[in-house]
Amino acid sequence: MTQTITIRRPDDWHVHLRDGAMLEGVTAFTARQFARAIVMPNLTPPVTTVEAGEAYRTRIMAAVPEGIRFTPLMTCYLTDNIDPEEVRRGFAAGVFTAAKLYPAGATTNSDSGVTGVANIRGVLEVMAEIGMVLCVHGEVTSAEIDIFDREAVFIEQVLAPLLADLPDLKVVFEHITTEDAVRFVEAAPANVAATITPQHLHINRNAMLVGGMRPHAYCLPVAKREKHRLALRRAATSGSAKFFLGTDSAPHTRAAKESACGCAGIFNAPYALESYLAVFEAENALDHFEGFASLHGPAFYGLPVNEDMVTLEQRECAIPDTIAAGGDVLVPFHAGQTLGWTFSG
Ligand SMILES: NC(=O)N[C@@H](CC(=O)O)C(=O)O
Ligand SMILES: [Zn+2]
Ligand SMILES: [Zn+2]
Repeated sequence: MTQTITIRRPDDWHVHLRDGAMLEGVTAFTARQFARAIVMPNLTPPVTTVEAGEAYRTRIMAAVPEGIRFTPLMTCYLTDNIDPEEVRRGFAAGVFTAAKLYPAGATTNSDSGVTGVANIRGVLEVMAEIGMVLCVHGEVTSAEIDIFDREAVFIEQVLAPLLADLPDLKVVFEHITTEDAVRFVEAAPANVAATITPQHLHINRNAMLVGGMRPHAYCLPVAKREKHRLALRRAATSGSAKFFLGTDSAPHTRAAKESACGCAGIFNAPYALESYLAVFEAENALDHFEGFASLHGPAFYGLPVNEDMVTLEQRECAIPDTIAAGGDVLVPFHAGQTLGWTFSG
């Protein structure tokens, strides 16, 4: 008998679906495994108005294959001069589920991001008042800070002071990559949580740099030392409701990745659950998989859990070298490898 695991259908609390042909090419992968997803607003131009959020949601829905139920949860990209009332209106109208803080220059399409949190104090105050979640790309951007230290320094210089100033603000510290972030979130009150990607559970920085430069292991925040990966694995599989699934699937074409200045982002949507489950199995924590994948996220966001179930079978899953999407070629996470579980729907 094949071993199976059945859990409530998961949600992805951080994903990049892009736009245009890429959106049409990648949305089905996320919609196949997840009921809902927090969709990142870092398009060009970014999603900064209720109207743009609604229009983007419509384009996403048009890219969902017939017969599949999928709900995109939209986010508003915060800029230095965002109007707090626009964010309030978008939340009240059910268009925006969360707002996103990109420190200017921190990552892909973050040029219009925030240059100092003091500039968005007004909107953050409104968000704390209405109970709207702030999603945070937690890295400082100053040239003098080493890229491997940027998350830890962000905690000290930005996140801790922000939460001291607005203790009721609901914050998701996204795609955490360090033991420092794990500790910070564990010690924080219940209004602070974190998402963890599959790649940061599987790889450390060696994967990027040993035996050649491997652009498909490059994403932001960059993978750190092994001790950080181990801390992330402990956090994700601990059963703590403060940690939940957010793939940060971030497709860039193979050409854009394999370049003299390669883009940051790992495309992990097609086998996301298989990838996470490998970690829970290796950590002997299969009983905590459903919490991480399907329960903790809705609880934090104050949303109902999904009613339907999904099953994964303990059967080899061969990950292809490439995946065609939007008229382009993408290299998925785990390309060419075999995982031990297969999503069967
Ligand atoms: N994670 C990444 O490496 N890239 C993301 C941006 C982000 O989430 O920081 C992207 O949009 O490509
Ligand atoms: Zn990010
Ligand atoms: Zn992201």
